[in-house]
Amino acid sequence: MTVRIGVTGATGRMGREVIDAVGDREDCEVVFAVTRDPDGRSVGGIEVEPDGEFDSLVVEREPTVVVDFTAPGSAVDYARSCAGAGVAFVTGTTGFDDEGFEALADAAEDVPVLRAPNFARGVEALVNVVGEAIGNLPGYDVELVETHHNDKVDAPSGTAKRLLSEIEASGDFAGRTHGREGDQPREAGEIGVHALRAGDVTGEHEIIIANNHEEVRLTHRAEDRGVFAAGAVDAAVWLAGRDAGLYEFGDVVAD
Ligand SMILES: NC(=O)C1=CN([C@@H]2O[C@H](COP(=O)(O)OP(=O)(O)OC[C@H]3O[C@@H](n4cnc5c(N)ncnc54)[C@H](OP(=O)(O)O)[C@@H]3O)[C@@H](O)[C@H]2O)C=CC1
Ligand SMILES: O=C(O)C1=N[C@H](C(=O)O)C[C@H](O)C1
Repeated sequence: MTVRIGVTGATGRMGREVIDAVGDREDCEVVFAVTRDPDGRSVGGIEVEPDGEFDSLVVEREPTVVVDFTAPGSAVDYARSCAGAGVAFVTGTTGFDDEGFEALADAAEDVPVLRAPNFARGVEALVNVVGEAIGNLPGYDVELVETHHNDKVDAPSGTAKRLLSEIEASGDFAGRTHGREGDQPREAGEIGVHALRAGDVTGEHEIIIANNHEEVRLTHRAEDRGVFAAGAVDAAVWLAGRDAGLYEFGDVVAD
């Protein structure tokens, strides 16, 4: 059965990639595309409609899944609407606060919701190996550096936060230090976190684990945004027809 996909943030960097990625597949189709201010634009031959029409489009076009890459506030609004309409929801949006995460969990009581800060399969692999590396190197200094394009709103990235949780769960650390300035020598057990913003960098994450004699660097570099879109569409197709609940991209990759 063809999975019917509604796309939010359709004119954004990721929304456009998602529409392209769906167009390359036979098992799904875009049934509507919305954004905050469409201004008569179309993407991949699909007319983009104002997101004020979201609720009525969900009723009229009967999507199986909505795929969202927008902003935390709008993502929560779309998730609530999907929960009310019985439509599955995939979001790659980052920058949620605790309230936002709770709202997604609430929606997941009624419909399947899949949230992932990064839909690249390589990042999923990195998340799986970083804990093991940290566990094998107790007492080593750990620094995380992420680099993104100059329009990125949130810092550190959602992926960086996911990696930091994994690192913290795998070793004994004193806390995170976000950047350094002035007289600020490294404290024992701190994790340095550095968010770089420059040009149109798609997304790079590097974990440096070092002592005075050796250094390990674990790096993921996304070459283009198509890799995120492909993962998000895989997730949407995988989520269609599942039970209500909160899912992760790792569930898709492991299946
Ligand atoms: N999970 C993953 O793999 C990835 C996640 N991301 C995340 O996805 C999100 C979007 O990134 P990106 O596509 O680069 O961003 P863009 O700024 O390029 O696009 C955002 C889109 O969302 C819309 N939008 C923004 N704010 C609102 C709002 N308040 N209400 C309704 N629509 C809104 C914009 O509409 P308009 O232009 O009409 O205002 C635009 O269409 C970010 O949180 C980013 O971190 C990004 C890449 C990969
Ligand atoms: O905003 C982006 O571009 C990206 N955001 C995600 C994040 O915050 O981790 C994923 C990816 O690195 C690109």
